[in-house]
Amino acid sequence: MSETTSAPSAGTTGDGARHISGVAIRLDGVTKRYPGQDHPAVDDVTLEIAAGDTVMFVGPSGCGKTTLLKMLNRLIEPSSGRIHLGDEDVTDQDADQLRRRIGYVIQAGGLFPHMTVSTNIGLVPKMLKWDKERIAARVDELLELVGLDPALYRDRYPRELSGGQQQRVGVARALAADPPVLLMDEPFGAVDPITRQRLQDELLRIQDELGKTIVFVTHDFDEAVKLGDKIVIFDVGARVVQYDTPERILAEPAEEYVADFVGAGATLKQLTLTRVGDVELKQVTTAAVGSDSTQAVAAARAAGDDFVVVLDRRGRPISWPTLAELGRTTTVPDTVDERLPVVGLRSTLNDALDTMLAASQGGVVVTGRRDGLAGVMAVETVMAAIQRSRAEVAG
Ligand SMILES: Nc1ncnc2c1ncn2[C@@H]1O[C@H](COP(=O)(O)OP(=O)(O)OP(=O)(O)O)[C@@H](O)[C@H]1O
Repeated sequence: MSETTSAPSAGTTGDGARHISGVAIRLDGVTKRYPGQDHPAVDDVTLEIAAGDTVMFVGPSGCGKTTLLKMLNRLIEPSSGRIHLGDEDVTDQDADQLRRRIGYVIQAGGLFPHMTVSTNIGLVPKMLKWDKERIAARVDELLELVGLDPALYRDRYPRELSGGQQQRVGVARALAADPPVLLMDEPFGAVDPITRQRLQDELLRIQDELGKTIVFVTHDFDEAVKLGDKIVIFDVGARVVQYDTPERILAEPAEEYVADFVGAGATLKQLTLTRVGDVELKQVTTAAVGSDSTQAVAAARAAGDDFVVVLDRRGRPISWPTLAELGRTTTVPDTVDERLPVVGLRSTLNDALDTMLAASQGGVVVTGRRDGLAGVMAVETVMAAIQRSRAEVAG
């Protein structure tokens, strides 16, 4: 049997101990042979994933990533080998039971079109025979968690949602019964780049809060670098070529194969490692919806700001009017600026630049916990930070 492949656990990032609700996953010599195939699709894979880690599966098409993922929740039966969740061997556990402990998110959300958002999200709790009130409360809590207003969305049908919103509901549904493990199979593959970036940011935020164990299949190496505590690079037969942190894979590809896969731009990809939260943000004047406009304008003038960030009743930024625009109102309006460029603290500098370009704006609003305002960042700050990291990479 092959040696156990594992990597040191993610530990904590920055501000102290992280809450972890996930459990470890251990694969022991797991193999899948499809009938009629000469070679196993997954050949004797031994792998350990630490509790609370987000581990990204990447590798060429057909190398067995999806097969391996689906063996974890037994949508595909392994031909041999053992699978453990925490201390428990679940290889022979009833597949339905198992799936209640493992959330599953696929491309385009995989929602049932004839069911409302709340029915979709409540499916597993209903199977678990929760009472109606508990399910309704859980649905609302999850919609909040994934950034959708329950009052607006709970009774809609999937066709009445954008691709990004469907994907959010897909994540909410997977989290419904609070499973310790989340499997994600190219969940953001079908949405446009800016929506994809927002969904990635949301996932990072949710994961900071929940600390699940997440296994995530992607074709996008930048996505793997951004989201992963670890990345597994597979070759044919799901052979583990390298299993390490994004930083180490970029800095020291284990084999020429990995270097090729990561691409010639590896040094530049280091830039995707720099997060918005690593850069000093500018603090600006804020005004609550419904407060006095004249006062807000005066405060901004005194601080030398030429715009004000308007916060809704929960402290979330919704617009950033100039002083001239605000001066034309008496109370601070509650109009949501749909084009407001927003990124999270865990977004990469590349994301921030993309968001500015997409909105044709010279800056972005940055949000932190529960979408509250963390500051703003000007395009000059991003460019300066990119130049600094470029100089560091060049040595
Ligand atoms: N149901 C099946 N029956 C027979 N062969 C299969 C079946 N599903 C997958 N395979 C084969 O198993 C191998 C691994 O497929 P798998 O879908 O796991 O790879 P993958 O790495 O996820 O690919 P992709 O990135 O293209 O989704 C491939 O050679 C594929 O053709």
